[in-house]
Amino acid sequence: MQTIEVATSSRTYNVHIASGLLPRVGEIARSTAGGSRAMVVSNTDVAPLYSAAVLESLSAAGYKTDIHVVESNETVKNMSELALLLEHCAEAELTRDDLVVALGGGVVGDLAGFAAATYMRGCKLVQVPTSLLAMVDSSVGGKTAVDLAHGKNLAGAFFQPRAVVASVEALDTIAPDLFADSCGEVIKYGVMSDPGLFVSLEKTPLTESRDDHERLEGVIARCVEIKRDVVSNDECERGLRQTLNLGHTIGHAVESANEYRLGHGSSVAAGMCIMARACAKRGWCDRDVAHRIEAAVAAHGLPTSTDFDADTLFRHAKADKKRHGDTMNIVAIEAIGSVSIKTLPLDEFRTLIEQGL
Ligand SMILES: NC(=O)c1ccc[n+]([C@@H]2O[C@H](COP(=O)([O-])OP(=O)(O)OC[C@H]3O[C@@H](n4cnc5c(N)ncnc54)[C@H](O)[C@@H]3O)[C@@H](O)[C@H]2O)c1
Ligand SMILES: O=C(O)C(=O)C[C@@H](O)[C@H](O)[C@H](O)COP(=O)(O)O
Ligand SMILES: [Zn+2]
Repeated sequence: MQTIEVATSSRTYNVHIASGLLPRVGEIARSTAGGSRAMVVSNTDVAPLYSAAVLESLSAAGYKTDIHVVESNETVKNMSELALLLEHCAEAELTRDDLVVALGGGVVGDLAGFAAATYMRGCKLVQVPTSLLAMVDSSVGGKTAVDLAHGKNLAGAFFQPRAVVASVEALDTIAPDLFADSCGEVIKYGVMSDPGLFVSLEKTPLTESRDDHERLEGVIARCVEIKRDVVSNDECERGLRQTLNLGHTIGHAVESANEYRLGHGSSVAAGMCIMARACAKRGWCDRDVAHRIEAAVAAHGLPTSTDFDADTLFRHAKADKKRHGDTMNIVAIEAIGSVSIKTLPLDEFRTLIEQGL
């Protein structure tokens, strides 16, 4: 088992990565979070597969358990679903000492995390990620959110979990297209800060070796280490943390323009390629860098662009949280493994999108 400590200004916790960890969720929750009641939040895909093992382990660790199951798509990340979940927590008589256990992909993690952040102004949260994206990214670092009609993740909180339990064998039941979608964020980590990781993905796409649990465990651990190094320096995204948003300003625009029918990882992959082409055109990185990113994205079966035009993407991207008044902070690509934050006036940001398409 790999255990990675994440020390942020608000909380320190461990991310456990190994196969066969689901029966240990109760014991890990008991030793890190305490409490007497646990609300497991899951979805209609994941609950039938894994909730029994998790509920059993929580009961064995002395918790009175309940489960809240949502539909399995991005549209449940909304205020009404949040309200239903909060009411269920109250109905189950959870107190501040008790815990919400997010069992699922990033959608469940973000929704359950925001519920834990707001229930009684904050109870306890344990993340049990079951998608690759959730293991490498969303379960770590404390961003929780729901979407608003105006855009992605527009209501949320920074709220760190007490523990993250990534049980790698759970990835075996993911459909091929959903596994590929998650790889968008893994490629992001390589482009952002790890040329070695990027080269390994170029050589053998993760989609071609998904049965290799040893490789998966190593890749998950490496991504978590990269995220740990960022969020331990900048928990609330004042500066450095913006780099984790590589590909996201345009990616979120692609995602919401598609009404969330295109997955988050695929949208981020397209956003990263658009940004890479724009950066190459402006001379901020070599053309070869953009070509390598496009090739790695395509090799994972992910889109390198979108059919939406610059005006449509710009309209959606204006809701980004890296906007400050009439400027937008963007994550520019300088080389494989190196990015920087640049501030652009909004009209120049629109031109940049056009250059990248
Ligand atoms: N908080 C953060 O830092 C952060 C980081 C990245 C992404 N996100 C958010 O995460 C979400 C995307 O997460 P995602 O890609 O995990 O999507 P998801 O949660 O929708 O999961 C993808 C699909 O896989 C299914 N699934 C998950 N685990 C499974 C398993 N083990 N077996 C079978 N099916 C399984 C789900 O039911 C779903 O249909 C987006 O809302 C994105 O905004 C948040
Ligand atoms: O943890 C972060 O910081 C990230 O930006 C990780 C992203 O992969 C993730 O999609 C995040 O939810 C995006 O955040 P947002 O602030 O752009 O909504
Ligand atoms: Zn993301």
